[in-house]
Amino acid sequence: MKDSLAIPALTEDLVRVLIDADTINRRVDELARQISADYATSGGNLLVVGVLKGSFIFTADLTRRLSVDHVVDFIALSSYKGDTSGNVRLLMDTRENMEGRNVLIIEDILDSGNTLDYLIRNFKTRNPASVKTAVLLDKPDRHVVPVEIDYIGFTIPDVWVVGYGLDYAEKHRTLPYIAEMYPQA
Ligand SMILES: O=P(O)(O)OC[C@H]1O[C@H](OP(=O)(O)OP(=O)(O)O)[C@H](O)[C@@H]1O
Ligand code: HPA
Ligand SMILES: [Mg+2]
Repeated sequence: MKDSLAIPALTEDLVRVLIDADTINRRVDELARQISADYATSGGNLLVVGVLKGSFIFTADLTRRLSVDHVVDFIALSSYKGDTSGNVRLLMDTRENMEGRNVLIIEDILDSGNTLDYLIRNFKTRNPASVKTAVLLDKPDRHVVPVEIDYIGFTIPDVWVVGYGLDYAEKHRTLPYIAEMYPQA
């Protein structure tokens, strides 16, 4: 039988592995420990909101390592890439009510900042006790909107990355590592 955990080889559209699966796992462990310690002293009632689709793997891995009580929910957004207006489309809202709860947004990547800026503003109108953010990857060279991030996994250069939830035209989301793509024509 094929080993479902084998690490897939790079395809010809990928330049290199930027962050391997072990390094991601170790960092997710560290983030989960830090987040658990912080929320253990902040009144409980933690609502974790993963942002679909990109954060589905990071959200699953991180929440399974949290040692504090929490509820998991999702929101689905789509940002208009290549559109400098910063428009973000809400495709599916959360099921949970945020009123009085400590909300932690889980994102795969902070690029222009438009998605997280939209989400933080939107969530703050719902009367939560607090809104914090955890982002696996940060691309500081690309920010156009300042966004405050509470937990960052890795800082990366200005290259298009795929894998561990991130895609290019829906490709490569389920790679276990983060890879750099060749720029597309
Ligand atoms: O900082 P920004 O420039 O807003 O970019 C980051 C966002 O863009 C990607 O999502 P996308 O809207 O492509 O949808 P997806 O998560 O379904 O892939 C990524 O998953 C982040 O959510
Ligand atoms: O580098 C990226 N990869 C995948 N999705 C993204 N959304 C913004 N930046 C990226
Ligand atoms: Mg996304």
